[in-house]
Amino acid sequence: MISLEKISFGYDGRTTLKELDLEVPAGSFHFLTGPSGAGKTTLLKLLHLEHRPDTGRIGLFGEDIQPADPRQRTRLRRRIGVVFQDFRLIEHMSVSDNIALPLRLQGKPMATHGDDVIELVQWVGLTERADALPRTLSAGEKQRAAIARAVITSPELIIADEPTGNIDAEMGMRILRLLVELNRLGKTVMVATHDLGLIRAAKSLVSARTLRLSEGRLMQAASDL
Ligand SMILES: Nc1ncnc2c1ncn2[C@@H]1O[C@H](COP(=O)(O)OP(=O)(O)OP(=O)(O)O)[C@@H](O)[C@H]1O
Repeated sequence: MISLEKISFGYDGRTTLKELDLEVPAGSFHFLTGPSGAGKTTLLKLLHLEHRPDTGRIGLFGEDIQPADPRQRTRLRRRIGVVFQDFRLIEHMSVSDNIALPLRLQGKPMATHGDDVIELVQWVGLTERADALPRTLSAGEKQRAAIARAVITSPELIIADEPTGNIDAEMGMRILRLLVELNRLGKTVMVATHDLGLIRAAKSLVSARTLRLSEGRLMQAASDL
């Protein structure tokens, strides 16, 4: 599903990621941990094809990424559901329209007010806020809307950066169960988090691998996490 070979990347001449190698099989569940500033978000952005590596090779969905081909990038990104820390909700669209947007981009406008959207809005506890604009939402509500939007099309790969960072423990477990359920349906899931409680809770539900990013390098996290 994901294959990184000797990926290096840095901002402004500083090296953030150093010659990373990673194989993520289809249908797996991975957590990514590591100290603040270690490069977790940077790595997820590389996987979402938002950054080009300085050196190395990225394979995604069995395709070699061609940095010079924007059409390939757009096509492959449509197969990924992402939740980034800045949420990236469209400000002039309601919560439910934001959540339904990926369906529209897939050419399914009729589905945007269908049962799937209503059910997912309910699952993330936003039924009362379905018609609200993003700027009127709390950070946790924005995060839940972003999660719902990331999974509405049931994408093959789900990438989430601190998806439970702004929400309470009970809602965090709900989101975790949603990701586990999608993984059971065969989706590949990669979650960056500082929340060791979330990782421990996940391990009773799913066979997840935990990677730790530190000083630009990736390693397997201690098994007693
Ligand atoms: N756009 C940017 N321009 C310059 N430096 C950046 C940029 N984005 C991130 N960095 C730097 O790259 C390093 C890695 O940042 P990144 O956000 O990937 O870390 P992180 O592990 O996700 O951190 P956190 O856990 O705090 O979210 C940090 O030193 C950060 O300051």
